[in-house]
Amino acid sequence: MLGTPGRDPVAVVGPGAVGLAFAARLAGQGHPVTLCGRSGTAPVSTVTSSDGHGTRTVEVAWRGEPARAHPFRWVVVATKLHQGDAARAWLERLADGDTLVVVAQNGIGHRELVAPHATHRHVVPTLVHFNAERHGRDRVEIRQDGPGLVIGDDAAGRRARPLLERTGLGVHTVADFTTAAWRKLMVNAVANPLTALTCRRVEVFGDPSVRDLAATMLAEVAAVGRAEGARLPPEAVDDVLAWLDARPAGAGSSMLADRLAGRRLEYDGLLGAVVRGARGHALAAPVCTAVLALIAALDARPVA
Ligand SMILES: NC(=O)C1=CN([C@@H]2O[C@H](COP(=O)(O)OP(=O)(O)OC[C@H]3O[C@@H](n4cnc5c(N)ncnc54)[C@H](OP(=O)(O)O)[C@@H]3O)[C@@H](O)[C@H]2O)C=CC1
Ligand SMILES: CC(C)(CO)C(=O)C(=O)O
Repeated sequence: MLGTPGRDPVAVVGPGAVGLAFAARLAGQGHPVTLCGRSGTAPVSTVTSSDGHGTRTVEVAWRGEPARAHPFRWVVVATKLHQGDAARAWLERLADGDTLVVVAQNGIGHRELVAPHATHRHVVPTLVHFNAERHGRDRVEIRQDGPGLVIGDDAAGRRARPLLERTGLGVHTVADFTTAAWRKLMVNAVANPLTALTCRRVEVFGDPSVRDLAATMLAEVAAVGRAEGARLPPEAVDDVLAWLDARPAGAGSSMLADRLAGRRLEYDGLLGAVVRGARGHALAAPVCTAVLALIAALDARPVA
């Protein structure tokens, strides 16, 4: 049986921007946190986080090899979607029948990612609405301008809520997680590739032609979302554009950050999922399909 989180140890798989934010906040509340990182990389023993309230450094433990890991009651998975094999290799060792797995990722396939290592009852799909930017390997800057963490109103979500509240990031429970996930996917399937392709921050959506392109893509994404059961009214397109307009100056996207850092791009689980969904429902999504081809080509190998 899962109890209340107390000061239970927590394993964080994927010590990137989001993983470090969880680690910093939970270790700051007295939870022993173990970062589970890529093998062969230097261990991280402290995490320094800054936000609107100041800067704080906490101690964490490090594991670089799944083979040496043991089960934890709480696991937070914060790898990128294309790093699913890595997450599963860790879960094979970190998860047992009692483990609750918080999957803090963009996209819509949170449960599929962790199957078969955690059953439906033990998975908490979590939408991340704060912005985290990693500086070096052990520093993270947290910008909060949204609802924080969004989870579903189910048994696993209710069990995880006390732990997630300890992060101080804000936890919102929604009855209709499918719609919440597709609303977030509308942003990520459009804003992430268009900022990465243009190498411009969200101010790019002020250009009339880019705005038209974004609006067309958003309408295509919304149509697929509706076919998948999300309740997305026609105004959802304008809502997303208005949300982008309201981003603070200089806001970018995780995909733009990855392009600038020369890392792989997280496109397959975002725009790729939309295009696959469109095909599955026999819906036309020509503009999303074209942008997907460009972003996939960009990811394949940039000119040296
Ligand atoms: N950053 C943000 O503000 C937001 C991010 N998200 C979503 O959250 C998720 C995480 O994003 P983000 O934190 O930005 O991504 P990052 O790329 O910063 O972090 C991913 C982490 O996973 C690690 N990793 C890769 N392979 C392995 C492995 N084999 N074992 C263990 N760790 C591994 C990476 O290691 P290494 O450091 O060695 O590369 C990296 O630390 C994504 O789905 C993203 O879309 C959602 C909203 C906002
Ligand atoms: C919402 C947005 C675009 C900003 O953090 C995001 O989720 C990302 O960068 O991936």
